[in-house]
Amino acid sequence: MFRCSVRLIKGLTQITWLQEQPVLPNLLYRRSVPAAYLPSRALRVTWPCAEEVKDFSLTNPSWSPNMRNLYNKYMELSQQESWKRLPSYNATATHLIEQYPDSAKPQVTTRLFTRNLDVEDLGFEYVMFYNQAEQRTVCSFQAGPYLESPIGFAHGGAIAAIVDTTSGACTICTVGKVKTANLNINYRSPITLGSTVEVQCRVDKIEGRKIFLSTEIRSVNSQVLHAEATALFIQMKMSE
Ligand SMILES: CCCCCCCCCCCC(=O)SCCNC(=O)CCNC(=O)[C@H](O)C(C)(C)COP(=O)(O)OP(=O)(O)OC[C@H]1O[C@@H](n2cnc3c(N)ncnc32)[C@H](O)[C@@H]1OP(=O)(O)O
Repeated sequence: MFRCSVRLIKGLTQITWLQEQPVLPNLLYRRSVPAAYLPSRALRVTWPCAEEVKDFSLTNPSWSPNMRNLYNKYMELSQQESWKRLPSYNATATHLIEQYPDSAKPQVTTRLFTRNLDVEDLGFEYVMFYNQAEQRTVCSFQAGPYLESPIGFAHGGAIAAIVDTTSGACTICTVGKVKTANLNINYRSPITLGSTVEVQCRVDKIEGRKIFLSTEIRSVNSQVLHAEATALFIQMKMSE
């Protein structure tokens, strides 16, 4: 009961931070919910209780020392600079939970692709931090063994997913709701399964509803460039 209360309070604190961000109201305060966000009737219906609303971007025992070091580094920067850790839930709807009155809460059965495993360590382990002043996001990413493609190395699609997620989060924090229109990736050096890499993403320019970003994935000592990418996101119209 005590643990449940602590988690709930932590979760609410983080949601409160999200609500304070001037760029997020478009995402968080929508009154009507697009049908695409709601689960199919055919799916099993559950609503997470406080115990189940887990923030996946907090440290867990599967994190490598490099993963922890990056986490600690940006948590420290969060004390002094404009970096903020982004809470991460396993469903998009859970990120939007606060906007609903209790009676209208959607029943969440869908899963965010990069958070679709319940077991720690096997898939995507990551934590993202956003710097509002610089419009950039950094993601510490540990590629688990279920992301394999070449033996011992991460799948290119998994790498694309983490680029999309990091640049998507950066764009959402900057302008609100968006969709990916274009993603270009050059894979420069394979990512060993189990290793931790740093994904650095920044907004390059904004032209109307078009947001252009660039991303680099590097080893934690910055010496190895694993991938570089550019992305175009389109801001959703107010009616969407
Ligand atoms: C804290 C959070 C944690 C949670 C963090 C989690 C973050 C995850 C983020 C993941 C996001 C996704 O994966 S989204 C899923 C993958 N993406 C999709 O499924 C999108 C599918 N495509 C679409 O729905 C649509 O094509 C849109 C929305 C992209 C654009 O449609 P639209 O809104 O009608 O806009 P449209 O008029 O066509 O285009 C607007 C302008 O953009 C240009 N434009 C449009 N598409 C392109 C394109 N591919 N390449 C170049 N330019 C383009 C047009 O020429 C136009 O320029 P001009 O004439 O104005 O100059």
